[in-house]
Amino acid sequence: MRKKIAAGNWKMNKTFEEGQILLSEVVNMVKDEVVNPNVQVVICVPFPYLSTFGKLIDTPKVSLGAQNCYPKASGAYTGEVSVPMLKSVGVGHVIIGHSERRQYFNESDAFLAEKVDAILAEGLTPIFCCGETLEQRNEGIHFDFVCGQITNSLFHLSAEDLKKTVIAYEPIWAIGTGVTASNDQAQEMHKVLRDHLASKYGQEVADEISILYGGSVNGGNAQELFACPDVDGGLVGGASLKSREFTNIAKSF
Ligand SMILES: O=C(CO)COP(=O)(O)O
Repeated sequence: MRKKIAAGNWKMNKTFEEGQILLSEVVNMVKDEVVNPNVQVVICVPFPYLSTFGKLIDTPKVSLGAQNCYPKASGAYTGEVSVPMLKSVGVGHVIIGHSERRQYFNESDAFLAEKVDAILAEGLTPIFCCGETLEQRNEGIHFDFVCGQITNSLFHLSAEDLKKTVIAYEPIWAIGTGVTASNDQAQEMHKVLRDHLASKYGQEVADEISILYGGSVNGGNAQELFACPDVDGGLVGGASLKSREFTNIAKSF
């Protein structure tokens, strides 16, 4: 059975001290309260906090996540952070291809394919983000566009490696806007993506891939979204900055 995942993406928020408090609260709530045992909670914090914050996590229910990586293992790449570095401080999951990185840092599908390889080579789990703009949806090219992102960045993988990859569908128009995709819109896209994976890897492999939804997920809508058959959890931005709300989301399966 594929894993259910509640992942928080703090983005560029919280000071070190604020983050320590937030993470400790989430870890304690997840340990103390009833969270479905098939749910993996992932907290993706800013790079400078990873090393220290990893030590605050004392339960396998919570995994430490990074928000980006560079695909080379080491070398003269000033300002970048490699996957072996992330692994050495206890990171388990790495977000790549977030629309903010594609938009502000011009990250291409080909570059993201390199990042996926680098993450898998170290035995970490990539959370590969994809999603369309509102214009693309209005033009009716959203399915083709998002399937294309997956083809370009993931279809070089072996079935074994694909099974270790998590996909996060994040429609750009729903990120940080308060406008969530409807349950039907989320389910429809997730099914299209799973069918796309099945067309290359077969249904059995496609059925093992966790596909998360991201875009204005909150404590009020998570349960309905996660009840959709092809929605395996959420990648949560704003609501992951509040411990009570994020834990409630993790309990919405
Ligand atoms: O981009 C997101 C998570 O990666 C979603 O952000 P919001 O939950 O703030 O809409």
